[in-house]
Amino acid sequence: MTDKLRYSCDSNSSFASEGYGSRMLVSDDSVLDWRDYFDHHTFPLSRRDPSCWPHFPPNYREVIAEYSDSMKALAQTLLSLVSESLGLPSSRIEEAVGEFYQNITVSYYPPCPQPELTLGLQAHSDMGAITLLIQHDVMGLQVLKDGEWINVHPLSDAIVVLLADQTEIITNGLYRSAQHRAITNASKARLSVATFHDPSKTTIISPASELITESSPPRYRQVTYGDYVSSWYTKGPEGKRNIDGLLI
Ligand SMILES: O=C(O)CCC(=O)C(=O)O
Ligand SMILES: [Fe+2]
Repeated sequence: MTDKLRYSCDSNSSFASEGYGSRMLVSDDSVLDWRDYFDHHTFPLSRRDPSCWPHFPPNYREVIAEYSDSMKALAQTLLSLVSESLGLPSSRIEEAVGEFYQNITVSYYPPCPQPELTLGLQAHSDMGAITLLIQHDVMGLQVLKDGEWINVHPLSDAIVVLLADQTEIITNGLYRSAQHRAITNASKARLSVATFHDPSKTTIISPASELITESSPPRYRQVTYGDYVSSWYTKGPEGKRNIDGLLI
């Protein structure tokens, strides 16, 4: 507990801040998630301050820094493949996102005596561009497909790729952000590590002009990413309500 307080998030901040936390939303009437988390700010390097991260196990800070670098490279590769698949220059989506703001969130879901009463994490789509997630061997992640929640079974050495809302906007809906949630488990604790890649708060995101034609008009209004994040934190996740609010 002492160490959790030592590295705790700034509870006065209305945005996700670095360190330990146990709720996703700040307003008092919000539904609470059955989850504790630790958030690391890892990119740009000016935000990376390993002294804010736990000092144990002894190589923890080096492992996080190395993992952050590898996930950034993987996110770049995946976004370039998405660009190419749409006939765009490979750097197109990454350029639209701009310099990555990367956060690594380690989530811990304790066993929940009555799993039917709550969720580990409410249904949402991630706000940024792309999320890379690893989970240990307890099932909990579900994605919504054709109106049904599908279990994403943990596979050792697998990285789950979740496209997020800004990629949906940039691709004008040709790629959709994944709606997902985490359920709880009555007897076992679960761990996951999500690495988010987001635009800066001042970046303006809009559908790529190359994808707009008379027969395929823009489907989303342009948005400043910081405004998108503020609206997400004000309204709460509730599935894809935030991106649906930008639909033309
Ligand atoms: O724990 C998980 O599997 C999901 C985590 C997640 O979706 C998030 O942190 O945004
Ligand atoms: Fe998520």
